[in-house]
Amino acid sequence: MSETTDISTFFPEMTPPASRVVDVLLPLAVGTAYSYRVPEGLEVAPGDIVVVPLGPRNMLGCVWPDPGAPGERKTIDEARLKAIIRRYDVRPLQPDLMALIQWIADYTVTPPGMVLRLALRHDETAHLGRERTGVRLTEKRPARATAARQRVITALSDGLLRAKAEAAKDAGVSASVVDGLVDEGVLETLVIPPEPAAGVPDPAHAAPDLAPAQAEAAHVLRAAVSARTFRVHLLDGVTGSGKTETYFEAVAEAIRQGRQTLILMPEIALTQAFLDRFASRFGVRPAEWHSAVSSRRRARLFRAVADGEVRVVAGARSALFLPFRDLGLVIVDEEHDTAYKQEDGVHYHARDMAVVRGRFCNAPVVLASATPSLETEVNARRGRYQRLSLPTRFSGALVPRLEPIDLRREGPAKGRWIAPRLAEEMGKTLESGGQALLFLNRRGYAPLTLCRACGHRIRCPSCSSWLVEHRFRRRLECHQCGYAMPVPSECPSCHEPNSLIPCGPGVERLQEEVQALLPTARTQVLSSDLAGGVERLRAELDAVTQGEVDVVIGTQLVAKGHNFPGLAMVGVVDADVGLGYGDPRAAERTFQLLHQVAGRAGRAHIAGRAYLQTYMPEHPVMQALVAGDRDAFYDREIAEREEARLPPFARFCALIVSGPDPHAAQAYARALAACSPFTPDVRVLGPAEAPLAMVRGRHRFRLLARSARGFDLSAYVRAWMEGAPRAGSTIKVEIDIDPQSFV
Ligand SMILES: Nc1ncnc2c1ncn2[C@@H]1O[C@H](COP(=O)(O)OP(=O)(O)OP(=O)(O)O)[C@@H](O)[C@H]1O
Ligand SMILES: [Zn+2]
Repeated sequence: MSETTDISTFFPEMTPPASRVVDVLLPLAVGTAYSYRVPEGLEVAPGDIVVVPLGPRNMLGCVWPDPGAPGERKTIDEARLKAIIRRYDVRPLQPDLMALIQWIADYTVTPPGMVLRLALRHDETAHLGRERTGVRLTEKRPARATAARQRVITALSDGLLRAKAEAAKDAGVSASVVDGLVDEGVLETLVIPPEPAAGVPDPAHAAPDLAPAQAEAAHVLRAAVSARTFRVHLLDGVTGSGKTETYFEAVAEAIRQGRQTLILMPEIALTQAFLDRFASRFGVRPAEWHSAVSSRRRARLFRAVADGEVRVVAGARSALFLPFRDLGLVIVDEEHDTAYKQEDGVHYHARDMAVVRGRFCNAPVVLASATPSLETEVNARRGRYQRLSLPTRFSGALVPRLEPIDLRREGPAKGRWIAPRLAEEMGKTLESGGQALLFLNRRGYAPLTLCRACGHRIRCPSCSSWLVEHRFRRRLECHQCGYAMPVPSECPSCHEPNSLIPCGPGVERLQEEVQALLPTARTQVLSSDLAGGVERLRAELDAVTQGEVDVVIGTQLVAKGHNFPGLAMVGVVDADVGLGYGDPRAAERTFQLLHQVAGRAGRAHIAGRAYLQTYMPEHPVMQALVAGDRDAFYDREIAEREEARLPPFARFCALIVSGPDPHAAQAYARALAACSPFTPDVRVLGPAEAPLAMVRGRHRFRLLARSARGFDLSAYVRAWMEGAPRAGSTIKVEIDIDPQSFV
C-alpha cells in the first residue's frame, strides 16, 4: 500500500451529480455499479442506502460516487433506466468507509460489490428498515364488549405500550381480538422506542494505577488519539504485561474526545471475559459485534454505530465494515492471530485493513501482541510503526521459560502421549493446588483410523484428508468439509471385523490418558467444536477461571489471550506438530502459538512453568522458546525470509484453480500460467497440485505469483485475469493476495 493514497484519489467528486442518474453499487459479484434513475421528489447522494429493482426482485444498494469523467452520463438513455424505489432512513455510508470498500476491492482483486456485501449483510439489513410497533389502551371503549375484549382491556389497563403478540398473550386471547380493538380505536398502535444500543462508557469510572511502562505507553497513545492523526503503534508487551489496561487509556481518551473506537478481537469465545473487563474499567460493556449476535440486534447496532450513539465496538473482523460516524481509534488485539485472515470470499486480512481504515479516517491504530507477526515486527524495526514496549508482567512474576522434554530419550511408553516427567510435574502442580494445561492442536480422539489387518486408512470421500475420530460423538469426521459417518464395525476395504484402530492422539484421547494418570483430577477438553457451541465454551472458560477444573486439555483456542489466574503449569504435548510441511510461515506460527500457550501460566501470584515435548529440541524454534529469546527468533526468521525472498520481503498472490474434473482444472491452470503477462518484476510459479489436493470433491491446483515488495501485484493480477481465457462453468479461480496459508 502506498503512503500517499487518500480518499480523493478514489473519489475525485464527492458532490452529488447534477444529473438525475446515479450509480448504485449492489452487494453482488459484479465488476461495476449499475445506473439508476432518481425519481421526482427524491434526493440522493453518494453513501445513501437505497432500494432498487434488479430483475424480478428488489435489492439494497449504496449510491456510489461516480469515478468517471463528467459528461459521460449523457450517452445514457435515462428513460430506459429503472428508478430507485426508496432511500433507507439510515445515515449514509461515510466517504472513509466507501474508500475502504473500494480500496479492499482493488487490493484483493475482488468486485467491489462483494466487499460492500461485508458492510451490508443481508441478515442485518433485513431488519434495518423495520420498526417494532406496539399497542396501548386509549380512552375509547368498544361498542360490543365480549369477555375476550374485556380481558384485553383489563390486561392493558396499566396504560403501557406492549408488542401486539405480548398483549394477546397477557390477556390470553388470539391476535385477532387485539386487531379488532385496534380497528375500533380502543387500542392505538405506536412505534416502540428502541432500547439504547449500548450504555455510555465513562472514561473516569475506574481508572487503574498503571505500572511505569504502562503509563509511558498510555501517555503516547492518549496523545496520538488527541492529535487525530494516523499512526500505527505496536503495543509490544510480554504475555500478562497488561496490554489491555494500557490501550484502555487510549479508549478513554477517544471517549473524552467524543469519538468512536473499534476493538478487533480474534476469537469470539474470548470476548466474554473481555467485555467484563471493559465494564469494570468503564462502567458499561461495549457493543459486541460478531456472528453469534442476533441479526435484529446487529441491525440495531448498525444504525447506532452510524448515528455515533455507540462509542465502542468490540468485535470480530467483520466489525471493520461498520459505518462509524467518527472513528477515532482502532485497536487490533492479538494482532498476530491467523483468524484475522478471511480465507473464503474476499480474502482480506483484517489487521492490514484495520490499518487502512485508520489511515482513511485519520485515526491512530494500535496493534497489540506479545508475539507480533513478522510483517509487523519488520515494520516496527524499520520505524514505520512505533513500538511501545511492556517488558515485564504486571504481577511482577516472570514469564515462564519452556523446558524441553526430549521425546527421543524420555518419551512415554508406546500408545501413550504424556512423558513420565510431564506426568510427574502435573501431579506436583495439582498437589500444590494449581491448575495444569495440556496443549495439543488436534481436535477429536485420533487424527487417523487404520485397519490392523490390511493397513487401509479411512479418508474423506470428497477431500484429500483423513477422517478424524470423535469418540464422544461416535463419529469419523472430515475437518475440511464436515463430512461425518459412524465408526464402522469392520474395515471398509477388507471387511475384517473389529480391525480398526485409532492412530495418534487428539485432545479427547489425551483426556483419557490424564484420567488414567490422575484419577481424581477434574479434567475438561476445550476445543472449538465443543458440543453446546459458544455458550458452552464461555461457561467452561469461566469454570477454568474460577478454578473448577484441575487439568485443561485444549487446542489452539486456549492459547489466545486468556487470563486463568490459577494456572501454574503448561505442557505442550507435541511441539513439532506445525513444523515441517514446507509452509514458509510454519516457524513463525509455531513460535507464536507455543510462546502464547506458555504465557497462560503463572499470570497472577503463582510462579508458572512450561514444558515442551519435542523430537527436535535442536530446532531453532525450540531453541528460541527454551532460551526465552524472542529477538533471536525474529532475527533469524527475518534473515531467512529476506534470503529466500519470502514475505514481507516479497509479495505473493496465490491463485487456486479448482474443479470437479482434475484434468480440466489442471488444463485451465496451465492455460492461466501460459497467459500471465510478462514482466521482469513478477515470477509465476506453478501450477502445482495444491498441498490440499482435493476439498469438497474439487481438485485444486495452485499458481503463485511473486513480486518485489514495492510492486503493485494487485494491478498485475487484475490485468492478468482480464486477459485470461474463459474458464468452463465448473472451474473456479480463487485469488488470495498475501496468502497466509499455503495449503
Ligand atoms: N494497571 C493495572 N492494574 C491492575 N491490574 C492490572 C493492570 N494491568 C494489568 N493488570 C492485570 O494483569 C493481568 C494481565 O493483563 P492482560 O491480560 O491485559 O495482559 P496481556 O498483556 O493482554 O497478556 P496476553 O498477551 O497474554 O493476553 C490481568 O489480570 C490484568 O487485569
Ligand atoms: Zn471432506
